[in-house]
Amino acid sequence: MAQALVQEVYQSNSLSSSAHFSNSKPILAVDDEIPTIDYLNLFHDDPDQRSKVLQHLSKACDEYGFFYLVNHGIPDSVIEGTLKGIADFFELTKEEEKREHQKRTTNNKIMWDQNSHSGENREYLKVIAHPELYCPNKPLGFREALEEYFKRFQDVKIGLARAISKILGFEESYIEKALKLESGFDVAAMNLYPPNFQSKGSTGIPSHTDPGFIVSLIQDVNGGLQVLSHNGKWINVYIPRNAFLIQLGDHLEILTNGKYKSHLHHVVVEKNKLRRISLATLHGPDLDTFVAPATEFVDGFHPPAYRGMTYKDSLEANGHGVIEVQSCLEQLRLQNHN
Ligand SMILES: O=C(O)CCC(=O)C(=O)O
Ligand SMILES: [Fe+2]
Repeated sequence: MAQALVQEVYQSNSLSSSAHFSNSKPILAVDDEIPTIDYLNLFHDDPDQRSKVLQHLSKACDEYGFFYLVNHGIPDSVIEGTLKGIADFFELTKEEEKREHQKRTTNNKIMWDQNSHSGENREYLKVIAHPELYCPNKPLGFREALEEYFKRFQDVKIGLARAISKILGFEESYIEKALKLESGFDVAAMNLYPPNFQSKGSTGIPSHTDPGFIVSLIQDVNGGLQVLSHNGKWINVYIPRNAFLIQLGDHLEILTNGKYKSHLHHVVVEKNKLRRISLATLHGPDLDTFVAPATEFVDGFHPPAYRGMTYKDSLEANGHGVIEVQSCLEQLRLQNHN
């Protein structure tokens, strides 16, 4: 019901159960429900209310690894202003100015590209968002919009780290300290997907997981993002208006020794009637922090399932610069683990 309403609100890209091709295999995606977490209620004064929402969060993290976050306190105007700033960047920036950010160097702070993997249909701008924001100077107002958005989201990031620490049974600063989130390395990926009549295939972005603690995602219209759930089904994502999709990242999976999982997701564009813009921010540990399965998650029955590495080394493990925030979870997984 809620999903039907959301679809109506967006009046846009049709996404009901659909077969499509990814990695040349047909995949059926379904409209199963995704848990919704009320952020402010995670900190409710009434302990009963609080514990109800914390339990809900616990189930969402244990089973799904992703959830919608509503009532997060970031005004609609900030989210809408950010998406407008991103749309303006893609529309107003001259091709040659974009291309200045296309060159790969070892320490890019800003990167722009188009269809950089085979079969991909997207234009993107990636910027380092934290501890310091890097951003193209134009168009007017773009930097200010991003600055406001990332400043506001820092509180939500820390709030989620505290709530997740609690549901894991630790003191609330546990994750903040383990991943040194105050100086965490966050990269914002701004994506523009063409409508189907302009795309050269069905895939917007191929299946992948993302490094880091969590990923926060906003979008202008629904269309094409699908996540692989714990029960093996691809689920169509319909984010309620001005809410976030939160996905658990690879480094939370590593820290919890696989208790929490980073889930595969991809974007299909074949049915999109409209172009779509998304902003996926990968909130990572401090670059120099060594992340390995924490001792609390390791015992005789649960041997370490991943090799430890600093966040920086893990981002560079595929031979790319840190700004590309590529997952290397499969390289870190210990083969003898069952
Ligand atoms: O655009 C989307 O919905 C997903 C983007 C994404 O997964 C990414 O940038 O890592
Ligand atoms: Fe992603």
